[in-house]
Amino acid sequence: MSTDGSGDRREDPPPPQNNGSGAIASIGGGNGVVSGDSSRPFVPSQRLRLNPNKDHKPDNYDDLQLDFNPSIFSSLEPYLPPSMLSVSREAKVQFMREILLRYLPQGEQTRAQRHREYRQKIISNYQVENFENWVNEAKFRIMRPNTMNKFGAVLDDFGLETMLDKLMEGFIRPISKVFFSEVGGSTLDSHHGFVVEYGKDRDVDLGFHVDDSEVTLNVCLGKEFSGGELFFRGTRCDKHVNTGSQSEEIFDYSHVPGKAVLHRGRHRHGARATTAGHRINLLLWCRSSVFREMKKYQKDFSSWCGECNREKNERQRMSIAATKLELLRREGESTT
Ligand SMILES: O=C(O)CCC(=O)C(=O)O
Ligand SMILES: [Fe+2]
Repeated sequence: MSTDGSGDRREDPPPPQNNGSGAIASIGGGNGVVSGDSSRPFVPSQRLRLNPNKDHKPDNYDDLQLDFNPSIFSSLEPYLPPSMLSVSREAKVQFMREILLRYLPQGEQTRAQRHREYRQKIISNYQVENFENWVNEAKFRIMRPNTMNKFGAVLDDFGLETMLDKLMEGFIRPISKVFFSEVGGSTLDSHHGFVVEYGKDRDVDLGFHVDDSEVTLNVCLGKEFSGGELFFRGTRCDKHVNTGSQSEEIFDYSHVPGKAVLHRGRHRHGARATTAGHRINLLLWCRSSVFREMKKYQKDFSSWCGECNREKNERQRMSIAATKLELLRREGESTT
């Protein structure tokens, strides 16, 4: 894992391995917490109450472009000192932000501050309809969605973060709870949303990789194109990311405009060349902090890693074979 100056967290590709399907890369994107002016000294009076005011009905902060999740502000509000409960929403936000910022490490505060200025610059400058033209004309250096795509844009940086968060909470999490609970599908709590573009003067294909997500939504927005098929080659944990694929893990999917695929982030995949036309896809990488934390203490991922599962079955097969052999040996002994 490495961090470049932009604060975009990426996983370095693992070393190449000849596994028939090519070495796998792992692509990551950043959607860290963005914060504001953290240089202001801490004022001791900026304290929250120990016990919340249970009768207080907090404001809703969903419509604001905030550097922390809006629900954090609603949850924190009943803990405000009594004099703060009746002030304007903006004043409450400012007060709570300053408290929240104290909990960010210094490096994160600087990174977050830069990211906030970056987003502000986009919001106040973006005028032309064609995104890539605008980037060229304005000579604006934008952060690309991940290390492998040279085109495309991070939607969270363009004011869509709250909307995409709602999409994840209201739509992707309920589905993932049913289909992907073993990889944290029911506890998805953050996302990285972006578009990717392929075709003439855009990216051509996308190499074999795993996403920096627990669950990925991939929606084909259009337009007309040939090629661009996704190829899937089995789900793997970190340790087994470069192992070969079993024949039953080989699965190809052709994008259809208006249709979407939902897959585990650790499901190894890539996109074939878009040979004609222009393809645009919307990606929402959904993450679960709970799943990531728990993963640190686990070694066996046989519930979702194809190779862990194969190894576990193999161990069971060997153990049954050894038991059978032992029983036969004992039977032989007792009859002689
Ligand atoms: O081009 C596609 O449809 C796949 C994109 C993808 O896998 C990714 O951005 O993680
Ligand atoms: Fe991907």
